[in-house]
Amino acid sequence: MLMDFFNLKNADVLVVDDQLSNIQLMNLLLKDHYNIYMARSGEEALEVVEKQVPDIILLDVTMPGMSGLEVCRLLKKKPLYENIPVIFITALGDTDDEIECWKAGCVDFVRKPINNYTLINRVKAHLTLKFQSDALRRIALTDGLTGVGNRRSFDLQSPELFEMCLDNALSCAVIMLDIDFFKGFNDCYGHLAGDDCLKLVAKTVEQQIPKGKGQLARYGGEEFVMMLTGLSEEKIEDVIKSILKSVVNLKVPHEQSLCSEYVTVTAGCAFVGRDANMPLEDVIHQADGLRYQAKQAGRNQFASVSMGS
Ligand SMILES: Nc1nc2c(ncn2[C@@H]2O[C@H](COP(=O)(O)OP(=O)(O)OP(=O)(O)O)[C@@H](O)[C@H]2O)c(=O)[nH]1
Repeated sequence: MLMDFFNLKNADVLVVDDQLSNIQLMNLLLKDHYNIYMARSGEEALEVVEKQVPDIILLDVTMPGMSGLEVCRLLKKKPLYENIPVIFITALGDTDDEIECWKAGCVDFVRKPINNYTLINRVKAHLTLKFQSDALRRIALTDGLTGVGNRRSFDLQSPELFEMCLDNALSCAVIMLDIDFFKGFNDCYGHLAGDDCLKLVAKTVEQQIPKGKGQLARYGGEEFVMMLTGLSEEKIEDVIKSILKSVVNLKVPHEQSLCSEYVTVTAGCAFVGRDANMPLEDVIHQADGLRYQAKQAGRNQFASVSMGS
């Protein structure tokens, strides 16, 4: 039942072992159920993971060069990979070896020589758990109405992203925006039409964000926020201009608006240069204040400031 619900057939399983015969056996047992990727060393395993993040890794402990324990420890340190379950496939059996495996961050073991039935069922059980926790994480971080990130996702991810920018001398910007005269829109067209408008605006704004440079989140009500990273101040202004333009171009009628016949948005942007050093709260506060300035200046526009070099 759960197998069908989560469609485990699409799961990507990485099998890592220096012995070809072990890889062949695991491939034979699992290939009809999942997509199998293979690696013959720890180094090769890391290369495969970088190209195609697997849903689970079956990892030999003892290999020449980088051991399975080292591979597992490295993966668990990286946010992108820390949630990949690792099952050690091992002939080692004493208590200290087992403790080292748990400490490295594995979720389970399968002993060599491999019991076929145990391998198949352990993989199925851990894939099901992985898919369930992925689904829960997605739900917990997604805004139910618009499908973009929710406030929790921004609050959780932005400090990490901001720190990464400061550490790597990358520029970033926080942009706050909201829909103009949205109370009037609801009053005029009804709450359900308001919901549709929020969905449409969120989708349109999201489409203007350059790929891999940031994510949109609903900050609350009709307010949205995004943190864009690694873009010049000029490029960020281009993105904001295209957001304003694309929303107007939706041509959603808004009789109650005092600034346009259509739905519009207003934005505030705080740009943080590569050598800047200030708390994220200050940056968010600046972006929010600038949004109010842009509102005062007539709406359907943005105001921005540069907070560092
Ligand atoms: N339809 C709908 N309306 C919402 C939702 N969340 C918040 N709102 C409405 O958004 C409106 C926000 O109103 P205000 O904060 O006064 O802002 P505004 O009317 O856009 O005024 P300005 O921001 O000054 O242009 C309120 O009427 C809320 O009820 C939602 O999920 N769906």
